[in-house]
Amino acid sequence: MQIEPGTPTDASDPDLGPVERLPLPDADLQLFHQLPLGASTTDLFQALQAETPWREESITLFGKTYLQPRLMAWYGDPDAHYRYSGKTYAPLPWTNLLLKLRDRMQQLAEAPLNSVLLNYYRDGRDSMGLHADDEPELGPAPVIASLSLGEARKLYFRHKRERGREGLDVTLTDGSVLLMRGATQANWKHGIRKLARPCGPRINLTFRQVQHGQA
Ligand SMILES: O=C(O)CCC(=O)C(=O)O
Ligand SMILES: [Fe+2]
Repeated sequence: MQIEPGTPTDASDPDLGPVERLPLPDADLQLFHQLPLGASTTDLFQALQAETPWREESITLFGKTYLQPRLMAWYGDPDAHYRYSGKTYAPLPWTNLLLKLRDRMQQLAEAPLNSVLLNYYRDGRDSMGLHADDEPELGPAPVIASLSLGEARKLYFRHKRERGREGLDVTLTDGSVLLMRGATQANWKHGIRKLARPCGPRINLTFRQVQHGQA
C-alpha cells in the first residue's frame, strides 16, 4: 500500500494541520502532514544542517564494520544513554532549538520524550536499513515522534515475522510528523531506501523516551 502526499485526511485542527491514521494493522501510526512548528521548515532545516555536529558512525554486521550511509547526532537529557549496534552513545546537551521542537513533540504525543536521534540524508545515496526501534531501553511500547525536513523520502514498513503480510510505504514530506506508538515496533520494521534519481538533502529527527537505568 502507498500513502502519497495529499491523501484525504481524517480531520483538520488549525493547531495540528491535516492528520491521518495510517492503515497498518497491529501498529499505531498517525501522520501529521504539515504540523505547525512556529518557524518555517526552511529555517529549521538550515539551522539544524549548520549547527549539528554531524558524525559518520560505523556499524558492525557479521563481524564486518561499515560506515552508516548517512550522518547522525544524538541529543538528550544527560542520563538518556542510547545503545545502537553494540555501542553506547552519550547524548549531546539539548540546544534551545531542539528543546523547543522536543516540547512540541511531547505535546503532540502526550508522552515524555527525553532524547532525539538526528539523521542527515545528504542525497539519494543515503539510506537507513530495515530495523525496528525496539531496544529494551525504549520500553515495551515505544512512543516515537519523527519529524522530517527537506526532501521527501519514503519510509517503508515490513512485518517482522510474517513475510506474506502487506507492508506500507509512506511518503514523509517537509514538515510532516509521523507518530509511531503501541505495538508498531513490536510487529513492524521500517527503513529508508536509496534512490536512483537525484534527490536533495533531508533531515529526520526521531524523538524518543529512553528509560532510566536501562542502558
Ligand atoms: O529517516 C527516517 O524517516 C527514519 C528514521 C528512523 O527510522 C530512526 O531514526 O530510527
Ligand atoms: Fe527507526
